[in-house]
Amino acid sequence: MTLLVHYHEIGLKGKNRARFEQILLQRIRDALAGTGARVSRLTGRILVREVPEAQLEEVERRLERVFGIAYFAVVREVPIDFDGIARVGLELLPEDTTSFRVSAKRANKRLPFTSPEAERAIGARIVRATGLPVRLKGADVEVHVEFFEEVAWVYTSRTRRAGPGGLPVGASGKVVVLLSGGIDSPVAAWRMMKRGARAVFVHFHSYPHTDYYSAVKSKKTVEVLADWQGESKLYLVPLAKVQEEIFARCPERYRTLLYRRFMLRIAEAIAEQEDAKALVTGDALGQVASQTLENMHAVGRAVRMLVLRPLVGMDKTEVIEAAKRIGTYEISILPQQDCCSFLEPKRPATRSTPEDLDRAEAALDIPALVRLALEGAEVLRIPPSHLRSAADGQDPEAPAKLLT
Ligand SMILES: Nc1ncnc2c1ncn2[C@@H]1O[C@H](COP(=O)(O)OP(=O)(O)OP(=O)(O)O)[C@@H](O)[C@H]1O
Repeated sequence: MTLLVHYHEIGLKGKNRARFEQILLQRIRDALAGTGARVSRLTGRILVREVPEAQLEEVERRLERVFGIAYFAVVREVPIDFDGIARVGLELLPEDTTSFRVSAKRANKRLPFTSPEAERAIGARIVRATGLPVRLKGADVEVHVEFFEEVAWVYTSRTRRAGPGGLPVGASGKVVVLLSGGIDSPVAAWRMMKRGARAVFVHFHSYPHTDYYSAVKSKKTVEVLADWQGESKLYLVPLAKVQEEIFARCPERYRTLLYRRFMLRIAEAIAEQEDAKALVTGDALGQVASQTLENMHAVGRAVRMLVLRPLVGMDKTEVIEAAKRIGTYEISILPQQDCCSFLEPKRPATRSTPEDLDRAEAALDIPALVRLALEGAEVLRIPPSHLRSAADGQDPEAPAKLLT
């Protein structure tokens, strides 16, 4: 079977466009690895050929998760001949069709007819055979005909499926995402991935002060996100020592904010190693005490790198909806002991300044603590689900084993 993949070309010009197409082609090839499908580029489209029928559902499931794809459909290849095209259109029309229209596009502009002429000629043949009414606006079924060099591709609106849109992962460089195990940060990661950024994940745990389950959850979350961006890297970083020092040497009310500052600093060091250009968090304005404008600013000043907060203007209900669509919600709501709950201050500061936090952490050897955390980090490479069982040397339960 053959599928025709469409992407939005708006805003893609010159060199950018060729790069976008190349990255998208590669992302589709990676996503369809092992299905037997062959992927090639046409003018303004991507063609997926030789999809075994038994694999169609799986191929469609994977294409729905490739950023950059606007929509796709199983198509029938027909020689350029109106009678033949109309016959295929008829075969493809579902039995319960109440009205239809033909929509034609020509990639080959040398054809001896215009798109409206083709639409009328094919439409008239379908009307003659079925008696169905044509509705140019609000048709029950649209018969799409796309003319290429020697052939036409035919499909209907009923079998067209939406892709996630956006830009293919890799088109916008790399970011480091601070992944907490909560609902928000996976959604923040997904939004960055949708804009073409490859996400490298960092999770902080307080083991042995809390259990290791938050790390297991973060791994399970990355497994879901790997289906959207391909193989993903997850750093599991111990924060316990940093927290002990903050507990012993810093004022209680700033504790959570100082934990956050260290998370950003450690993530920044990882970003430098990874050649990532920004840090991403799941902060939303006003959600918890640490997420006031003042506190976000005071925490963010600990690093020089750009800190992006793609959810900052979203409501919790919108984030929950998004998490459900992405597939991370069910994992995020599993109970866990968050590292920030370790010795949480009774009355946390809601309006701190960068100077308050600088003073609060003055007694700490910051570079040494960052180094120590980095030395204790474990790095996991998490393939998408279809490659997981075949992954070399991967033990999917590795973090779970650490629990025992
Ligand atoms: N243990 C952690 N490991 C990595 N990042 C973290 C951790 N805890 C918090 N963060 C980062 O800080 C952000 C704010 O965390 P916080 O727990 O205050 O808010 P939240 O709204 O509950 O976010 P989330 O739902 O992502 O946990 C998170 O979205 C995440 O980016």
